[in-house]
Amino acid sequence: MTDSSIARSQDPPAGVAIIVGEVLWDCFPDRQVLGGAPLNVAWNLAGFGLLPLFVSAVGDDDLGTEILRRMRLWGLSTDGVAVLPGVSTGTVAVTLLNGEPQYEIVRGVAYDQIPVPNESVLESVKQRIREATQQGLPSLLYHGTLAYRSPSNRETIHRLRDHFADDEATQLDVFFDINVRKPHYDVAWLDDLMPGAGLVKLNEDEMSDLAGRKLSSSSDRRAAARELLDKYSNLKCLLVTLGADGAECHLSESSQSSGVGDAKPITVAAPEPDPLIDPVGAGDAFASVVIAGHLRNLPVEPTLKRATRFASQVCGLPGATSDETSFYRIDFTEDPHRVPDD
Ligand SMILES: OC[C@H]1O[C@](O)(CO)[C@@H](O)[C@@H]1O
Repeated sequence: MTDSSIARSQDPPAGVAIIVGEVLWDCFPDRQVLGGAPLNVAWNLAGFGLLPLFVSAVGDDDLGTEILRRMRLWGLSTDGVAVLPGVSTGTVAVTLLNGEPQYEIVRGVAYDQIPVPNESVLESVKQRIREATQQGLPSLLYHGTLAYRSPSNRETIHRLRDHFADDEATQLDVFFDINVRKPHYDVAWLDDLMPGAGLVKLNEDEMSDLAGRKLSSSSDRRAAARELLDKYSNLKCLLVTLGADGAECHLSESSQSSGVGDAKPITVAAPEPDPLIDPVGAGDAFASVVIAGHLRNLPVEPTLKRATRFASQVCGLPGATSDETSFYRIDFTEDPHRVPDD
């Protein structure tokens, strides 16, 4: 890292992100890279000049110590990361099969026992959220499904959701990144986690799981999106990633500027990655830019274009993260009404 990742003064003000879940080492045949979707998102947000609270756990081993060291160097707070004695830090063996990552995810590791951070950490982030709310800036709590595999994390995630999302005095949405990593997933968890979620990111297979039927065309997806938006009263936005075909965003009636319930989804293309090293972390990259735009109240379409563009750039990294600050220089200050070119 070559310079500070603390918020740059020209950046528009932003709400607060609380990111909960796994931190681990992605072990490729030739190198180890920091990973875990929530860590990747928190890392990217810090790179964009935001100050997320990352809630996770590492072991008191060399791998855990190195994670904490790297987070501090990057300007990412470790206040929400527990160090658990006698437990191993998370690791994943990553291989590429026809260019697609295959993950062998070790079970029973430190991030399977994430405690709720202590009162003073929770109170100080709540204070920041209140201040953001007073300025009209939304905040957000992000989680996925991998960390949800352990019963104790289920409790932590629900406690954090209740603690932050049920506070009437603050504007905070839950961002649920379904991000299935089979076999560490149970479709029944969707029934636990969809109610209360405001923004949901999912791919086409995950959307079929959620809809309870195979969705094979864009009109199928559109019909399913309307059903889901009707079914879940908190749901404002379904973000569907379509791989090389880009992404689409279905908004609830109240979130659409037109206010017309049956509006078409906003669709954006994905620039072809150049170079293409591996797609590990591309979905996390997309989520990160969407979150940064949301926390800054930026309009949806240009944010989505920035998001697919950044996801393509991450495909040019080995693994999901970089420690070069220049990699994270996205101009969120460019005229928000000007849609960036594809
Ligand atoms: O979180 C599970 C896995 O998914 C990734 O985040 C990529 O999206 C990897 O870094 C990690 O091994």
